[in-house]
Amino acid sequence: MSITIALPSKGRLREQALEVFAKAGLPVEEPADQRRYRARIGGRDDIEVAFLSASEIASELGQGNVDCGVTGEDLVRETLADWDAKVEIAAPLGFGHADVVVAVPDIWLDVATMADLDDVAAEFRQRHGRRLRIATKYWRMTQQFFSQMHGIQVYRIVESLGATEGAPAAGSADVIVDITTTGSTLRANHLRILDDGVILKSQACLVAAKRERPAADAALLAEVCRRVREAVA
Ligand SMILES: Nc1ncnc2c1ncn2[C@@H]1O[C@H](COP(=O)(O)OP(=O)(O)OP(=O)(O)O)[C@@H](O)[C@H]1O
Ligand SMILES: O=P(O)(O)OC[C@H]1O[C@H](OP(=O)(O)OP(=O)(O)O)[C@H](O)[C@@H]1O
Repeated sequence: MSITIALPSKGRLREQALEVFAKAGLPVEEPADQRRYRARIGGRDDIEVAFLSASEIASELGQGNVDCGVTGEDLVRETLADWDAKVEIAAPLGFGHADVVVAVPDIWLDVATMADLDDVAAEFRQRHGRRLRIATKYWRMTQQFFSQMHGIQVYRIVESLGATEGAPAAGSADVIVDITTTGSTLRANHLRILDDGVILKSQACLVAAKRERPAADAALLAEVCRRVREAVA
């Protein structure tokens, strides 16, 4: 019996995930070379650790290729269609806080809410000869928030894989959906979050794959989840 835990391969998410696992009595024996992407938990030959990128962790969990992992809730909701049928959030970990938000140019003085943005979107084609463009890498969450929650149907998503906040000034989009932590990138790009424009308050979570597994592995996974939960309580 054995289970695989996926941890972020770089940055603060990696460091803080390792701290939580150590505190949970599951110390990861870090490889001498950080570019080695496999590790073990000290004293345990039944748990394997795989270091992956945060977004890859979400997709590997969704496919059931790893048993549990640490990644941002934003990435779970964005990467996986029907995410809660495939994975379970076993524990919010209290770090990696980031809000997924709708932000508009500061100079749109009369646009404070999603309802205002709906009005803008409805008139946009008449005024500008094209649909309102939203720059984002969160197209799934954007569609859910705009279309399903706010009934806004007339817009176009412009996929952005980086420097999303620069898109309105560059003229490639009108508004954005992106993550923010301190707000400084939004401010630097003269963007403002709508009053009801917070789509998700995300943080790093321990996420478990929902899939059939031998009883011993299920018990082991439950133990890991319990220990991590206790460590962050
Ligand atoms: N200020 C922040 N900026 C970016 N990500 C943050 C921030 N705070 C928390 N996070 C979390 O980290 C995640 C991004 O991590 P990372 O950049 O390692 O992911 P990745 O997209 O898998 O990596 P890569 O960009 O190398 O493909 C975010 O989706 C979010 O959950
Ligand atoms: O509100 P702030 O504190 O300014 O943080 C927000 C910024 O941080 C992230 O970028 P980062 O360069 O960290 O990662 P990314 O390349 O994955 O977008 C995010 O995409 C924002 O651009």
